[in-house]
Amino acid sequence: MNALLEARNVVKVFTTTREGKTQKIQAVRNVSINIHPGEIVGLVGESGCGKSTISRIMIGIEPSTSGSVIYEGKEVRTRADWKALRRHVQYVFQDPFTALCPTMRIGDALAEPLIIHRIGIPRERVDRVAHMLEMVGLHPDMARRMPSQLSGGQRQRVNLARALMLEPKILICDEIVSGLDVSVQAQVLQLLIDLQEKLDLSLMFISHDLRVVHYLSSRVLVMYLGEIVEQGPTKVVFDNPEDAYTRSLLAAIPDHSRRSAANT
Ligand SMILES: Nc1ncnc2c1ncn2[C@@H]1O[C@H](COP(=O)(O)OP(=O)(O)OP(=O)(O)O)[C@@H](O)[C@H]1O
Repeated sequence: MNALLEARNVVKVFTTTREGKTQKIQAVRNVSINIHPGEIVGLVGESGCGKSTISRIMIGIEPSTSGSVIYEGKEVRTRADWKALRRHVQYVFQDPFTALCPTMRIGDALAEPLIIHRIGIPRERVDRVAHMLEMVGLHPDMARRMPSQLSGGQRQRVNLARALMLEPKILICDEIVSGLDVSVQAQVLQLLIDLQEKLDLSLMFISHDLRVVHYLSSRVLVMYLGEIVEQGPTKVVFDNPEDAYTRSLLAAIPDHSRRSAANT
């Protein structure tokens, strides 16, 4: 099956200057990632390994140093290409508390992508906002509230609804449950699974938490120091990790190491 979205041989070097000294940081080293229609891909690795950078490059928020991004078989190059891609590939940010504008009502925040892309008339936008709120398990009256009146879980549901307003084909979810309580995390993950099935979405789910990735993803990519060190079907990678770094990540999960020890 052809990939819907692909990063091919992507390299990213950040150049920083501190106290007059220039430093180069190799954040992403020759990374290739494919996302196929309707699949959930998990991208795992410790903080600072380059997960956010590669995903930001894949939607054009961050330029790459070299390499390419391919959407539906065509290399994304021009400004118009990136604009078209951003309609179909949406990014859900890590922090539900800062992702929403604090002075904007929820309904206006949800309608904003439709206004930017000149979709629908005001009445239709109001209806679509109500529909999307229901889709993510919130009451349509929520549209009148301000972000400060919502819990973390409700805000993350609103962020998901906002990302879905333009009917994207792919959602890139960057650590979207890490700031939430464990019970709320489970609800948001279940919502994500329901939405993925209902809307036939492809998901790239980025997390440092292997348990979450195991629960959600059919395929997993393990990233370490800017490189993909292992990838494969989630069950295969979890049951039989080949890379030493993957093994050390898995050993850090208490239940997993007990299970592995019992199997040996
Ligand atoms: N704008 C930037 N300027 C300089 N260095 C950066 C910049 N953004 C990221 N980096 C560096 O690039 C490396 C990869 O960062 P990145 O945020 O992609 O990692 P991550 O795996 O997503 O981590 P986290 O889970 O903490 O967000 C890190 O060393 C980081 O400090």
